[in-house]
Amino acid sequence: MIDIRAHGTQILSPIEQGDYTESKQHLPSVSKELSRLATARLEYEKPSRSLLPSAEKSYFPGECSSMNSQKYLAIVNPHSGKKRGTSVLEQVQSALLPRGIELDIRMTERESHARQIAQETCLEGYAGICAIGGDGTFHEVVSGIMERKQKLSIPVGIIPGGTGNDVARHLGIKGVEDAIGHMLSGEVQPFDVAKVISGDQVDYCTTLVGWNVVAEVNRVAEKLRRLGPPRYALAGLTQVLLSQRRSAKVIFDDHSIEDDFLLVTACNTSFVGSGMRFAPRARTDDGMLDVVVVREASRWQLLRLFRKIFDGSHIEVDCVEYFQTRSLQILADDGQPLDIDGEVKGSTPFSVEVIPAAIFIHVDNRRPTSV
Ligand SMILES: Nc1ncnc2c1ncn2[C@@H]1O[C@H](COP(=O)(O)OP(=O)(O)OP(=O)(O)O)[C@@H](O)[C@H]1O
Repeated sequence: MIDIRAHGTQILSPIEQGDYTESKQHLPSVSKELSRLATARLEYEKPSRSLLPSAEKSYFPGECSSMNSQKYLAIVNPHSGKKRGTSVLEQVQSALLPRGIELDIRMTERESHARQIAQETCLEGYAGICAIGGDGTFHEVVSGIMERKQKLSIPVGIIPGGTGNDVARHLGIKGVEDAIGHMLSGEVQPFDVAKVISGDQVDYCTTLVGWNVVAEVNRVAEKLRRLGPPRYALAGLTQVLLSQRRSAKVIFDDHSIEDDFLLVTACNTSFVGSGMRFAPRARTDDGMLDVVVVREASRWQLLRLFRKIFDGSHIEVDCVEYFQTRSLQILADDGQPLDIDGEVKGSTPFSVEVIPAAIFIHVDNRRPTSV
């Protein structure tokens, strides 16, 4: 566990000492080192780097690994992104078909259907899964994958067809065309998933698990759904002004804090809530969750924090603590709601733990990024 603020001396670079401005200058070398480590791990785990267009082998040993096919299972949410899922599918199909890549299309018909398809479909003969939709669709696809009996042996391509598309944004996937390019490269990268246990419920998280203010923001944002992505900003602003502290014991890998908190949010991706750079140092291939904690803050501090949330510089605000941990538990009064990947579900007390490299996704790190 790395407590970036409180134990800055453990770490050598200014990133871990909480100097965000200076950390930007050091970021390239740190991310270079991290990506070297990730690549080293990847090369150890996968025998082949290139799948498309000349797939011959499985990436990984495991279930359903006959991979001579150029067929992807496409799980498409026609409802996502103000119902643009179908037109995104057409764009993907017209780019892939001429390159000999066939899509076996499954349109989702209701909530949780993507999860069911990803969990139940036999993947024999598929070269990969292609998730077309927003973060909710990706959450469902990944949850279904995690519920399969055996570890997934094929990669997942992410086509951002939703409204917020925070996972794609985090990965530097700039749009549908760019996502197709990432898939066609055949390159894959590990992607961590977090397992959330609340009572007898098990769920999976790809972006964030939030408690207190963050769950309240989502609850209010859901009511404002027809406003599109600005609903999070609007809900965030109102909750900043109305928020209440709640007492809890927050347990990290190797220490705990018992106090009253405004928010505790564990992030897998750097972006959440339709473009808020809430956990600017988060990576999806480091086996860690980035936890943003606010115990106490004046309304003025909260407003300042809120203004800075979109570029990630809110972590400079005095009241913000930033930790990295593999696991997190929140022990609080029973029944306080959680936000898991943008949905209000689960409740306190709960625990969350990272499953490093739980899946592999199509991301080509050589493509230029613009986030
Ligand atoms: N056929 C369908 N009709 C109605 N809702 C559906 C259907 N298929 C899936 N859904 C639900 O649509 C919800 C929204 O999907 P998704 O999150 O992909 O799009 P979005 O909200 O536009 O994007 P983002 O989450 O990136 O902002 C999901 O929670 C999913 O359960």
